[in-house]
Amino acid sequence: MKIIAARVIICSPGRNFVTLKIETDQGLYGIGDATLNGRELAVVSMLNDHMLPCLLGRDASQIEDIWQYFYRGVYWRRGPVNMTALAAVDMALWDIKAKAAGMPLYQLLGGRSRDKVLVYGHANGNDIDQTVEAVAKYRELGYQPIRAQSGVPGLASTYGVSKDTLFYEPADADLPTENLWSSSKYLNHTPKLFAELRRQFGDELHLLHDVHHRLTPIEAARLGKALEPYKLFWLEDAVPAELQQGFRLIRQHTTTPLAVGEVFSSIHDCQQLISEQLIDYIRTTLVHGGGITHLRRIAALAELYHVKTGFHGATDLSPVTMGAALHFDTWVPNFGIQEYMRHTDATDAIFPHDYHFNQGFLHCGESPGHGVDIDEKLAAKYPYQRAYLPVNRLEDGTLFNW
Ligand SMILES: O=C(O)[C@@H](O)[C@@H](O)[C@H](O)[C@H](O)CO
Ligand SMILES: [Mg+2]
Repeated sequence: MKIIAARVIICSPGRNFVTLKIETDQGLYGIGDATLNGRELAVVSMLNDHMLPCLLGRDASQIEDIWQYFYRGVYWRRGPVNMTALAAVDMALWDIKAKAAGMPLYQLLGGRSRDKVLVYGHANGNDIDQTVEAVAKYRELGYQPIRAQSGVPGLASTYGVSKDTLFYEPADADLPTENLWSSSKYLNHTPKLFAELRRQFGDELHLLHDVHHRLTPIEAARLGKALEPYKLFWLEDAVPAELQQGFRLIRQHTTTPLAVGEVFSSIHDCQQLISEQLIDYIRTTLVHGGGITHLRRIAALAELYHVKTGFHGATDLSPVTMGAALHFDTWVPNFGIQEYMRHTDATDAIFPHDYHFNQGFLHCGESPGHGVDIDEKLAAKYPYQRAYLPVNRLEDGTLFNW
């Protein structure tokens, strides 16, 4: 089955998405997500200028060989731009293979391991009371585990607090917005938020929290310890994770479960975190981690060390990633949880899909492939719009982690 065409489709129904469509001489086509938030056009160029010319004419069924061709063959291995472009090719090829087999993708991966995929939603507010209200609202919507973020007194804006309660979109401006940060204010405030959430909602509700890479290891250890009475499902991205052994220090001090990995692009970014059992959940998802072919390896390594998956699922992961990830989640033996932030109606219309949400769970569909398509005519009505993620400064002006 020969690849006869491959093209990149860029659209912006409120936020940018980059999508790859690969066509074969058998009339089958596959769709892959290539969205890298705030750096979209770098991936477009990687695909158009460098990868697609080498893809045309290849046998679409040789997924592994094509993956190796672009991983080893490029010489410059890894990195988010490279691995996102490779992920798009990989996802589209798995879509084609599953369509050719007449099977939903999870069947091709090894079949169903579970009936439905547990997801968590995002509740956020400017202060503790608003976050409590938002958690109550998410419970009404049927979510079971809920991530809770709140504004920090004395800081005008911070990560995870949006204007809209259903659709959180951090890439909010034509040039990066600037936020302010104080670790000491945050560290004093956050345990109060979770104390109040437990007081209001009791012990059964699963609560998650994202630190967004803002602490040092010893500060993360302090936070993990302070949050132990509130029994979090996980504490996410407590520190920037380039220094994998830095997690030893956090781990040594706290039993709060740790999740990390949404910015990782390969197994080498998490090899030590996993094999030393320094984390509990690995968050790298298909689009930024080289696709299904590579995520299978990460998940298999993680399984050996009791680490579960907890795929990233913010709005910048397009419905294509969400659809493919749900097939992966339905199969993968060491599944933990899936993040789920709703896409807007405009996005859902451009990407028709057969997955659906029901009472706290997502269900992948049964149609052949990963079940997500793109309406190219509709996509063309929403041209690319430059948008950046924010940057973050300390109160004295020092540039910090966003
Ligand atoms: O856990 C998450 O969902 C976040 O950390 C994301 O919102 C992240 O900030 C964006 O995906 C960045 O593109
Ligand atoms: Mg996160």
